[in-house]
Amino acid sequence: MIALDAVHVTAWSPDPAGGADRVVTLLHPLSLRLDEPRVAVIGANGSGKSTLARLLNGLVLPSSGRVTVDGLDTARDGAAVRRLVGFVFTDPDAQIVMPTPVEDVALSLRRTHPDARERAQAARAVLARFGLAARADQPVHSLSGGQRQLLALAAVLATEPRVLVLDEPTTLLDLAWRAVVDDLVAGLEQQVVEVTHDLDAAGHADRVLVVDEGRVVHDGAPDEAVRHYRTLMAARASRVRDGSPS
Ligand SMILES: Nc1ncnc2c1ncn2[C@@H]1O[C@H](COP(=O)(O)OP(=O)(O)OP(=O)(O)O)[C@@H](O)[C@H]1O
Repeated sequence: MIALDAVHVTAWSPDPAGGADRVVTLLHPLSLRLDEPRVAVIGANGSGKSTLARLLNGLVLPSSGRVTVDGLDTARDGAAVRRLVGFVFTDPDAQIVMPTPVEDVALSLRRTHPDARERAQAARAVLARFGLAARADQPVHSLSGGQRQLLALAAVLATEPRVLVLDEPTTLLDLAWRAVVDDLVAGLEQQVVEVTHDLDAAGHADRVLVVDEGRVVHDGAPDEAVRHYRTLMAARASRVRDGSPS
């Protein structure tokens, strides 16, 4: 169970007018329990979705309040939380650190497989499960964007996290790769929290959070949440067209 209790996230930001840095709110105080198998988070650019996602594995820590996953506090038990909660970024290049797929997955397995030979074997087995066996020893930069996102997912799932948080995992992919990644995620046994601009993908979730200007403004079943989001975005588009502040 993921629990956010009175979580407030602020950051220091430069004053556009050139004055002293000021404190800005990224997420207004928020309490949530997330225990559905599939939770989607949708919202405008800059609304706070990534901040919310990053709170769940301690990449962002609350300025006040508490985030816990299965009772572990992201601020106090950071390493244990990161073992429990895998995180996949939009851009796989932000995540892949080794020159070849087999080395990258092996890096994820260093804690569970201390022996280097066994680790490499286990990494190859993971890559085979993700259809990347033939690419195991090729330079990562020779893989397509879709293959790199699959590799990023494989490296995270190799550690068998209990929860997977995905921050727009298909935004950079073509429709075919989107379908591959969506199907793969749909088949996972893990609890999945996915930030997405893909309203079809959000439509398959058990619960959808709509984030706007640092607040969860709607929380419910997909159809109603998507309708709420479309109304919000239509109003914002009109304001942009009229030249008023969005
Ligand atoms: N560390 C930080 N310091 C200052 N401002 C930040 C920081 N992190 C995020 N922000 C700002 O907070 C707001 C919310 O950012 P966030 O990345 O959570 O939005 P998002 O909904 O994920 O956006 P997108 O869909 O564009 O990825 C944005 O205006 C962003 O510029």
